Amino acid sequence: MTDISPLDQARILSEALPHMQQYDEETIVIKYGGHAMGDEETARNFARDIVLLEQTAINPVVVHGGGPQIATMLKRLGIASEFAAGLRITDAATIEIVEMVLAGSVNKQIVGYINEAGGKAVGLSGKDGNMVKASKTTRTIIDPGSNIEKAIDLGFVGDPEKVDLTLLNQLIGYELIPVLAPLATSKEGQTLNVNADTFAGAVAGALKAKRLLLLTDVPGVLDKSKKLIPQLSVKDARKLIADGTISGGMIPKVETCIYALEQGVQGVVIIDGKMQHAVLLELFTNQGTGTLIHK
Ligand SMILES: Nc1ncnc2c1ncn2[C@@H]1O[C@H](COP(=O)(O)OP(=O)(O)O)[C@@H](O)[C@H]1O
Ligand SMILES: CC(=O)N[C@@H](CCC(=O)OP(=O)(O)O)C(=O)O
Repeated sequence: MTDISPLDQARILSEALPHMQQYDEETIVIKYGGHAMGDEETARNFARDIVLLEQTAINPVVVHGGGPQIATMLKRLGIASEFAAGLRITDAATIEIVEMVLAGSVNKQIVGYINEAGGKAVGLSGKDGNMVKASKTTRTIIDPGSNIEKAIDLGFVGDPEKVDLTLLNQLIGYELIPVLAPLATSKEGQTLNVNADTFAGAVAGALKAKRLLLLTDVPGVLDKSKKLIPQLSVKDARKLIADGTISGGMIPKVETCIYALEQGVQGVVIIDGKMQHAVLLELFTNQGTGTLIHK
């Protein structure tokens, strides 16, 4: 534990009061990226932070990723995997592994840590209770050879179309902590792999969450000289995507933030999930640590 005095501990708790009051009975969606799931200590601290939110009358909803964990399992099984437009090309063999890793091992590990910390987590995917319906993702890329735009087939990859809140509202109402793996069902009943940021944005938007926190492995959005941008308007974010400053996995993250703001989520931030107690620092102190995206 810490070596701060009991009086300082009491002061710290007291200083958190206005923050706790601000979020009283509000829903906060926390996206826990696969890269943010660092060592065991950080993961346990993350779980404690989530339980602390629940304890202070906040409704946390965790959406997790697991890209690196999927990659490890696919490699072990000798299945090659490629990305296009930041999304995993997901064939029939791959979707089986994606579901096994996301809804299986990763989901249950997070549930385990939260429950160990005294919470009551319920691990689900977007397939449960018909929570998230998605349509197959269509994307185009510019073919480098011919410079002609062509459609790419991503296989079993989806974009959320509809979020049914029945199950989530029940869980939240009973002070259970939903932990969601980013899988959805298509109209035809197929399982679709959804980018976890996109999934978190859809859930946060449907819940009209007060905050959406995206936990990743960098301090936030970085500028060209790799310096943290503490606040970023939607307009400037779009510029940084267009000029290539924001690339790769940061694109769906920032697009998710823009979507969530449009859906009425009041505050969206990208923070470093590897930092100890990143969630508490962001919500219960005056020291915002990452990038706040605003209208
Ligand atoms: N402007 C930028 N600022 C910060 N990170 C960026 C930027 N552009 C690209 N990135 C990349 O985006 C990555 C985060 O996305 P991703 O790897 O998908 O994370 P996660 O697994 O948490 O979803 C960073 O590690 C970094 O390599
Ligand atoms: C379609 C697609 O790309 N799905 C992602 C789902 C997991 C994810 O998004 O995990 P992170 O948040 O850790 O990146 C994948 O298969 O890797």
